[in-house]
Amino acid sequence: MSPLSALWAALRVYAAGVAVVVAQLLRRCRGGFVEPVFSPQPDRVAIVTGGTDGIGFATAKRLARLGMTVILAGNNEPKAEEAVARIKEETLNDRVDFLYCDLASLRSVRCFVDAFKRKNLPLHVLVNNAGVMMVPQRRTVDGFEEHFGVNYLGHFLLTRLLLDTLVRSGRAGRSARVVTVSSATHYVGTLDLDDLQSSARYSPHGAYAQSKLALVLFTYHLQALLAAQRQPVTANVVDPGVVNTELYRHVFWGPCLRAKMPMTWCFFKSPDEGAWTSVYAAVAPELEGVGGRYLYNEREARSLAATYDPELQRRLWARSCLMAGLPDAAADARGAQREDAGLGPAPAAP
Ligand SMILES: NC(=O)c1ccc[n+]([C@@H]2O[C@H](COP(=O)([O-])OP(=O)(O)OC[C@H]3O[C@@H](n4cnc5c(N)ncnc54)[C@H](O)[C@@H]3O)[C@@H](O)[C@H]2O)c1
Repeated sequence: MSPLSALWAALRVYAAGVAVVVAQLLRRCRGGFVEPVFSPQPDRVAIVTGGTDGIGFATAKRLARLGMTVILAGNNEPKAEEAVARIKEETLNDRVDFLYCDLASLRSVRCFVDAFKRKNLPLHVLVNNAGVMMVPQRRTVDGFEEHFGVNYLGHFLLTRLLLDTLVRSGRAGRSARVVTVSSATHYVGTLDLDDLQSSARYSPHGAYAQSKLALVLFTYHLQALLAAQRQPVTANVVDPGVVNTELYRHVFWGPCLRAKMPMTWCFFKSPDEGAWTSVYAAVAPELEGVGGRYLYNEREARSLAATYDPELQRRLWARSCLMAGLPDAAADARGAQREDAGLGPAPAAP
């Protein structure tokens, strides 16, 4: 990518970030963010990817506080022990565990799903939260550009492999939920289906924004498939805002955040505040049976216009199946949709 294009991609991402930061500052001036309150959900089981740090940790802790059984999925084993211990201590909930899952390796994702399924637990909430941002140009174990591979494709495979368990665990009136964490940067992302790995033109900002855009498209298509089959599972996508976490470690001004500059709290959400929309999507009673929504500050918002294009969603889904080594039957559109969703043959007509 030419330096000029890279600069343009960076400016667009920063513009999106600044718009959110200004909105957050104004909100603070008007009284701040109000913590949502939910009733206990002790019979539910959740997986939170990237649950050892930042927004994921805060999400896992909040779900554990509601009494859920929570599995932290992540690639940071040294931190995991500490994270699990902290959540247990702070929530007095002993049903919190860690399972290794490196989203940069499709094999690791498969191993994680096998290990989870060996536990014979139901699954009511899957929070696709883990992510990397603005890392230098690198490849995953399987050769995918890192933002695309970790943020998007790893979660695509994870969700697909867990769908059968989610379907079995949900029921009418009490759906299982897939919650996927995107970002306001998706508004400035572009999806190049012919170069999803950003091989021809790489910019860390552009690659991050593309991965977050892909997650929105994926959620909407997944929801359409689930709704068409009347499955008791919903899929929504959330935007946490701009949150003070280690995600910014690769950004040039990241060290300022780490130095805990005074006034940071005015501009950034705390990890707890950043987790509220994910928790809302995971448990809010008013979202029962509701899917295909872009949620921001515990409300529905519009995502980028292009994300509502079913053809773009379908094409990305088909490419993703190929890349993740999953079936994508093209012969019959309806049959293909069922197989894409990993939901097996169509049920007999009532
Ligand atoms: N912090 C923000 O301002 C912000 C804004 C918008 C969206 N988000 C999104 O929120 C999510 C959480 O980010 P955060 O701010 O808490 O960042 P963070 O860096 O604190 O946490 C990211 C988590 O992802 C995990 N992770 C990274 N690579 C992984 C891999 N290969 N396999 C498994 N896990 C991996 C990390 O171990 C960590 O637990 C991300 O998807 C991010 O894109 C964050």
